[in-house]
Amino acid sequence: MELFEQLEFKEIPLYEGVINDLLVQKYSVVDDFFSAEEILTLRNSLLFKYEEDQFKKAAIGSKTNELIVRSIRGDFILWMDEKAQEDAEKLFFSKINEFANYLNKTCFLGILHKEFHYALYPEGTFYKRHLDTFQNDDRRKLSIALYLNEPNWQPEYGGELAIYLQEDTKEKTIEISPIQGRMVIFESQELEHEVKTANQNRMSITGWLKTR
Ligand SMILES: O=C(O)CCC(=O)C(=O)O
Ligand SMILES: [Fe+2]
Repeated sequence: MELFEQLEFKEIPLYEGVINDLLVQKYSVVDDFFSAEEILTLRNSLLFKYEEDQFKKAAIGSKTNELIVRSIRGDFILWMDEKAQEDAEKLFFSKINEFANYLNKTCFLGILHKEFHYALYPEGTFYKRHLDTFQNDDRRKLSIALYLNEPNWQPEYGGELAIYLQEDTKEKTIEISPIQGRMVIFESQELEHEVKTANQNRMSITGWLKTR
């Protein structure tokens, strides 16, 4: 059985590229993880659910008051349901599961769980510098953000994802523009990051691949 699986293993260059990036720099940026058509399906699903008022103000901890939350993060979120028999959820999770299985097979990452939500940052909002494990969830292994913004996202719209890298004793910041279809994957326990103020509604799917 195991031997069979090994023989049938097929290398996928896209995933190999991500793995290599993660090993070398702890983050990876890919613009073709999902096809243009799939991105449209996901974006339409987000827009539909947002217009139907299904999103809630994101929290940072159960007892934190609203004003403090708003000074840290301004996005609205809706958790995705893998079991929902909707096209968007089906296509999203089938690809993510394939990717997670590949990581488990090739890197022994031990991904057992996942959680993803749609997110919308209204104009003028941001998410201050943080580590994704701050909610005492050390099971978060990889963070993933997939951008579902309008086509032709302009530099003046802001909303960059800033990632802070430790280089020897110095800190280096890289800024990633949230252009439509782009996906960023990074090590949840390692990299502090921040969402810069968006000057236009900023839309995404964000989530985590988790261990145990
Ligand atoms: O949308 C992004 O670029 C990152 C979002 C984020 O850091 C988070 O939800 O924890
Ligand atoms: Fe984050």
